[in-house]
Amino acid sequence: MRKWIRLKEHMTQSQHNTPASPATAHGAVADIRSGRGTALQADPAYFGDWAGDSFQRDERTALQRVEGLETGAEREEGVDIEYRQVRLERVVLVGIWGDSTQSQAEDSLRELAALAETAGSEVLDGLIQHRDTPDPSTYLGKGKAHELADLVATLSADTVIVDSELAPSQRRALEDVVGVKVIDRTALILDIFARHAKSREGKAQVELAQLEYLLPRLRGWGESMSRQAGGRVAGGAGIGSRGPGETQIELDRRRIRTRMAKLRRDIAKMGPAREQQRSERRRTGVPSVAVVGYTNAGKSSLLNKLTGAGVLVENALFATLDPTVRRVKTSEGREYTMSDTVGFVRQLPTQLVEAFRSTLEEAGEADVLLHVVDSSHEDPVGQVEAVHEVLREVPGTAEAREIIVLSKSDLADPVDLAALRSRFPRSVAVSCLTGEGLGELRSTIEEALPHPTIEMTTVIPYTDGSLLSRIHDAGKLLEPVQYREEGTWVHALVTQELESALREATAQ
Ligand SMILES: Nc1nc2c(ncn2[C@@H]2O[C@H](COP(=O)(O)OP(=O)(O)OP(=O)(O)O)[C@@H](O)[C@H]2O)c(=O)[nH]1
Ligand SMILES: [Mg+2]
Repeated sequence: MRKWIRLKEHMTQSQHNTPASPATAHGAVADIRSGRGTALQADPAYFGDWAGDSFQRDERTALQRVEGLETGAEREEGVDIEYRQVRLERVVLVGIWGDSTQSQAEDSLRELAALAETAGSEVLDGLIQHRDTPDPSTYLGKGKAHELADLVATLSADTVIVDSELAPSQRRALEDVVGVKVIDRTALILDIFARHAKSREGKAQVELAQLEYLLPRLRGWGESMSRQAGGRVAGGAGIGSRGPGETQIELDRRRIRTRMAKLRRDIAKMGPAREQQRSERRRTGVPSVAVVGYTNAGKSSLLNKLTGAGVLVENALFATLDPTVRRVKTSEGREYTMSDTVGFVRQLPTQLVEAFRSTLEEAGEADVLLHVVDSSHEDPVGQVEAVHEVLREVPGTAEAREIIVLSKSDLADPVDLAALRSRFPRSVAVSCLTGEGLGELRSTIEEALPHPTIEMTTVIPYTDGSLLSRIHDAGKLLEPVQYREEGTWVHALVTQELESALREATAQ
């Protein structure tokens, strides 16, 4: 008989949270509509401030820190009644391993553990089973599902998280066997996104993705209900497998569709504002740098270091969901923008890929892609490939120049780091902690930015003073300016946009 493979590493410290999966369809709809994530996220372990202010962190964790809850001794001030509903989530992870190698499957499960921790769960154990295809009925084979049930009981776990997307019927069947709530990787990621989205657009996009995920799953709850009505005793059924009757489901479904249509309309309305900002940047010819990379690679830390922006840095996956754009100056005083983006992960739920396409489009417009790779990670090359795979889908990214940033060099093994540097020739190793490599990175970015190349001599009327500051920001003076009667005389290298603006201004 095939044996389980157990992950050797200890995978987590304990965290607290609310139930990650709704007990009924009703509850789920209410949760999503109230904008409440269904699992808590907290990062009490990280308090470093070297990467810049992390002012959002307090905000994000304000209602979530529950240290001392077990003893009741050290409850924080300001903790309100909501905490009474907080339940410690103790999870067991399971995955199956078919055509991949065992170590890939283990990595995937470790990543799932990190995701579960980010959602605030305590990971008790992780198991992978070798089988070619998932069992159509219970995902795991029947025997293994029963073994899992025993393990869950022994550990007093209250949730099983499966490392792939389950069909609604598989989820229910597995729940029936293990006797606790079962959620899949997709639901987990959606949950984290729901917690972390901050902007109105981000929230709307996540809600839309959650409803899209939920819609086909309402039927599952309904069927389970009729099964029970058909004489089965509810005894062994899991929490999530009961639900409202068919009529209620129809109502819910209609409500969800109406809500989704409204969200789509809202999102469509938000698009133009962003598009306008973007075309404004294009018009003024300010070059742009987009920071991309796998989740938790250190993107926000780097942005903070390079620009002094107070972007949330957290040892959690998907800490950043909303793009942040900052203005930076080169050593010569030319201006460019730098934007943070949402991190990537393998098997990103399709609903979310669609939802975040607009966010990624920001990366598609960039002149330079700063691709951050955690050089201390076990499989940095695999992460680079996963990011490239997603970027290939985003129009425009192929034209941008890419700089691979090997981050967290203070943690990496020097031998691994050297191997990575030779594997990725255009790469710079940096540490936000020690500051190593940041200077080199700055000059690499400056070299990669488009340079002003058009030489121009002109006199700018005093009424067009803003053009002069644009020359300072985006061009390069070749001689000191001269103040003449008709205006300011300049001899400079300028960009194409600037050249046409100057021609227009000086034509009249
Ligand atoms: N030791 C060390 N830790 C770092 C360094 N850079 C980032 N970190 C840590 O790595 C974790 C993730 O950093 P973030 O900057 O939030 O990563 P991110 O890529 O923006 O993550 P998401 O927004 O979640 O996708 C945090 O705990 C940081 O403190 C570094 O150079 N050295
Ligand atoms: Mg971030």
